[in-house]
Amino acid sequence: QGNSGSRRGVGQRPRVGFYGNGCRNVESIVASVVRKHVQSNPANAPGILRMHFHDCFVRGCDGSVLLAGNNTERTAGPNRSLRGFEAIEEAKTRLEAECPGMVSCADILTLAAREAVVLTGGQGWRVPLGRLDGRISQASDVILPGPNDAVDKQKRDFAAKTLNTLDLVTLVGGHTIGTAGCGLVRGRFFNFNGTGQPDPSINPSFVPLVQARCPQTGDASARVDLDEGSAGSFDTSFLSKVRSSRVVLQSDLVLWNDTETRAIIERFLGLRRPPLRFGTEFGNSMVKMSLIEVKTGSDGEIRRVCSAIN
Ligand code: HEM
Ligand SMILES: [Ca+2]
Ligand SMILES: [Ca+2]
Repeated sequence: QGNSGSRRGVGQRPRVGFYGNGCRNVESIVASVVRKHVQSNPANAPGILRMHFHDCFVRGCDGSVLLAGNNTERTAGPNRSLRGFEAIEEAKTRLEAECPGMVSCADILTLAAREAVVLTGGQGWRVPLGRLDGRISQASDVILPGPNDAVDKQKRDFAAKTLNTLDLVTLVGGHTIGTAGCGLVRGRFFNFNGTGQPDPSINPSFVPLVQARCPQTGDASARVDLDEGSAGSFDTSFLSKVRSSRVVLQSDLVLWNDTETRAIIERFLGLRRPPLRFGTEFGNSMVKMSLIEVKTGSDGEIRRVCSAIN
């Protein structure tokens, strides 16, 4: 019993197995296309994971981040460094050949994000499917948590999207892969708040490393690992780096100062009971994030290409 786009009723939630026989190979097709793109450029894995987050936090998980053109979300500051659009578009092309008009770009991006985690050594999870694609994408809607946000602000931003503090710490744990632009981080490593000194809350032994990677007058678009030495592996190493203050984003560093977020990190690292398993929690929180404000009724469509509305 397969499903087609026309059977997405108003108010129906995405569910595991949604496409059924209607598009049997949807998961394996997305997996193989993403694998190919990550093999040719490993930066696509973190790029795609972050893209899914940026999609879900702006107008819900509706593929709005994928639309190209003047003043679309893609043109907004935080999205200019997104990577992996070609992988999503190629998966869409393959799926249009296999099961035309059935699989939304929002679903493809959701599946691709899981694949990015699995390809970097993370644990997989079952992905509910059946999202529709949105028709609106505006740069002015792109209001996302920022790299200098305090913990309370991060908690509030996530709570506004139905995500609790465990989800926050877990999902930010996604910074276990990928990189940040030097232009965004180096200020705190050379001249913190006009002091002429690095941010004193950064581990002093970590400072020269980032200074070398991101020279003060060097290329602002050079990139530095979010999880130094483990930026290609989906593991708990990033959370240990938060514990030892060896991370480049201030928003990550401060997660150790708040008693609640610190306790969660300690549980992930086995330093506090009851322990939490990062692999399991990451899948759980990703499923929650992937269900933010999804479109399933007349408010969406199945795009023919992911970069443009029909
Ligand atoms: C408080 C929430 C968050 C903040 C403030 C934040 C901030 C950032 C910043 C500033 C960068 C560097 C971007 C660049 O310079 O190109 C980044 C990268 C990244 N973020 Fe986040 N992020 C947050 C949550 C998340 C979540 C929920 C995920 C996914 C589950 C995620 C996944 C990533 C990944 C994978 C990268 C690396 C991207 C790449 O290498 O291309 N982040 N984040
Ligand atoms: Ca969206
Ligand atoms: Ca890592």
